[in-house]
Amino acid sequence: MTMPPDSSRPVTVPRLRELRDTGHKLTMLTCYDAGFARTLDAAGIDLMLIGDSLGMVVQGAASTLGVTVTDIAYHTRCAAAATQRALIVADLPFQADATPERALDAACTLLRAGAGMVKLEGAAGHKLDAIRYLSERDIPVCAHLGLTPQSVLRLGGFKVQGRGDAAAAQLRDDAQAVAAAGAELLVLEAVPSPLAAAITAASPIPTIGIGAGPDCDGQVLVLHDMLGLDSGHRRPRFVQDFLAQGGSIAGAIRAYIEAVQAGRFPAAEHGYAA
Ligand SMILES: Nc1nc2c(c(=O)[nH]1)N[C@@H](CNc1ccc(C(=O)N[C@@H](CCC(=O)O)C(=O)O)cc1)CN2
Ligand SMILES: CC(C)(CO)C(=O)C(=O)O
Repeated sequence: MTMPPDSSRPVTVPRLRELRDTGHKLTMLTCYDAGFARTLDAAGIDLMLIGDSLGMVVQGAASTLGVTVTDIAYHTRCAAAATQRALIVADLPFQADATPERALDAACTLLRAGAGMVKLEGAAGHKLDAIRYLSERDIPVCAHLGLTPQSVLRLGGFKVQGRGDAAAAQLRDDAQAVAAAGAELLVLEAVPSPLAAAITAASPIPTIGIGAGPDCDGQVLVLHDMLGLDSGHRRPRFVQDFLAQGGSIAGAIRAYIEAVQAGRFPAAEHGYAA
């Protein structure tokens, strides 16, 4: 078994750094309901993300921008009802973090729904303020850098970020800034693998990659993607269908966890070149 020896102990925020320091790769998947939460938890997933990707894979929209705090709270409550061990991370949806006060209000709603941490995208000044405001008030924060899907209108699509010296340097600085502001965890999405490796090596907090190469401290995928469902848009190169090899939904989840922990996923072909 590749699960850590204390696999029944609930995953706490301080435990994330301990797990990283012992070389354990953190495993995360998105989750939106109780049925999948029970299966993910039983398989030993470390983190469940109630991601605003639910706007795309559950609600069928073309982006995550229409998702509300009420939506995330609903799915957080559904997933939390069937979760014993995994740490639940809930997304602050588009503009719920526009001011620190709004972010605190939304975060409290999500914590009441069962989350143990909230995630917010970006490192602009007001985002750093929100991270600081929440963490000073004992609300654990996961930052999210690189391709931040809530920036899709400004970016003009879901495009790889951090290419070129200036963009790479900015991303490195942002990673330091979110940790200094109090973030406890950092998701890196769609950035060149060597850049994610460098950011991870310099990061005081664990990194979780999606399209960020094999050298992050952990990995995340959207549940629907790793079960081979058609997401209605072009399949990103970081996606692998684990259902084929896993034989069942529970088997697919176990196959994903084992592949991440053994360093077999992601492979080179799932990453982006500099
Ligand atoms: N279902 C699904 N929906 C999602 C995400 C996911 O994870 N899966 N994650 C968020 C969107 N993120 C991406 C990231 C990358 C791509 C993508 O398609 N990238 C191109 C690269 C584009 C480029 O080269 O610049 C590729 O070929 O991999 C699409 C959505 C929100 N919605
Ligand atoms: C998994 C990830 C990082 C993809 O954008 C996410 O934030 C989500 O699902 O909402």
